[in-house]
Amino acid sequence: MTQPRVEIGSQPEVRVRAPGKVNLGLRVGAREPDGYHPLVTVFQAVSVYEDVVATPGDGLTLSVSGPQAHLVPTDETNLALRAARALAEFAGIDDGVHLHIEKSVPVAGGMAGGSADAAAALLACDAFWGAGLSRDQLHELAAGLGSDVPFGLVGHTAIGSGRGDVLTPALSRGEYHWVFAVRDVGLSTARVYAEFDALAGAGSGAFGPDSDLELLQALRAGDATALGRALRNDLQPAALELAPELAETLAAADDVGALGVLVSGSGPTVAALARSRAHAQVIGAALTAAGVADTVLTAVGPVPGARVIASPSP
Ligand SMILES: C[C@](O)(CO)[C@H](O)COP(=O)(O)OP(=O)(O)OC[C@H]1O[C@@H](n2ccc(N)nc2=O)[C@H](O)[C@@H]1O
Ligand SMILES: Nc1ncnc2c1ncn2[C@@H]1O[C@H](COP(=O)(O)OP(=O)(O)OP(=O)(O)O)[C@@H](O)[C@H]1O
Repeated sequence: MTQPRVEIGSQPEVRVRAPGKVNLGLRVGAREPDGYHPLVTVFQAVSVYEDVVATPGDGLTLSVSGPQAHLVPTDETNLALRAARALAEFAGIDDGVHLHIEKSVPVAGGMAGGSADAAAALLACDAFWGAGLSRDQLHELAAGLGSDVPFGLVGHTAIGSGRGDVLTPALSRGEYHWVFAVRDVGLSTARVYAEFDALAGAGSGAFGPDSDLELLQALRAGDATALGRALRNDLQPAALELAPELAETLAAADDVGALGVLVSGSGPTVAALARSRAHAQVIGAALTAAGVADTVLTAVGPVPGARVIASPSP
């Protein structure tokens, strides 16, 4: 588990890359007394990445770059710093580290960017400090930081249950091409779940371990058309209630022949499944032209979870 530090000049640096995600299926049960909702979800990790770079520092410090860096808190509420602190406490380490986040995943977009940062920070600090935590120990720390963080470690395709943090790998064949229509204004995850509660009965009514059989079958067969038909997100009505303009984005992607289209996680990012890389470009151009997104990203999935990158970028 312990990874060597890469020496750049005299500076040791550990760079970890972690993916964003899309929930291909997201079935939400009724709110429980602890305030959380039981889920059955199928996660796919996609090629929109966060890089977290650990370098020597006094105490635990953080910087962020990327087009939406100004939206990210750099105080102790930042999930990457919370991850570093949790690992240091767990492993009894009192060394410092500076973490730099190179952000590409939309902030508060429903693609788990903050969770990817936390997963990447856990792995980066583990390698940087030579802590040597096991996968299980990292997973336990990850689950304590947020429901989506364990999937950031694992990546690929996985079924999430519990709060979304209990993961089972799922078989998936082939590569899927995505277009993500990003809005500048984020949606708070807690607010979307609260709206889900307010719209009581908005769930699929099919909550349970067998809810996504068609979806899992499509993934096993590598059948993008069947996958497009099986995409499902119980949080979508709540996200649409809070951000009605998303209906236009969904319709625009549908109009240009997306195989399937849905709100990603808690939104407001809209994910459209394309037939091919070229088709993804066509859908992206159409969404931009229709003015129904502030930024359009294209990506493929599934991709691996957080991993140390051998050669640091220049
Ligand atoms: C919408 C998803 O992205 C789908 O994967 C996740 O469920 C959200 O995961 P996350 O952002 O890591 O969420 P957390 O940081 O654990 O929780 C944020 C808030 O979302 C709500 N929450 C989250 C997960 C869950 N299973 N039920 C919930 O009700 C709770 O109000 C919680 O206070
Ligand atoms: N490292 C971080 N990156 C981004 N946001 C962070 C980070 N740490 C804390 N936050 C806070 O968390 C909020 C949600 O961030 P994030 O980008 O993870 O949302 P999300 O992608 O919608 O999450 P999810 O899909 O897991 O619900 C942000 O608005 C911000 O205030």
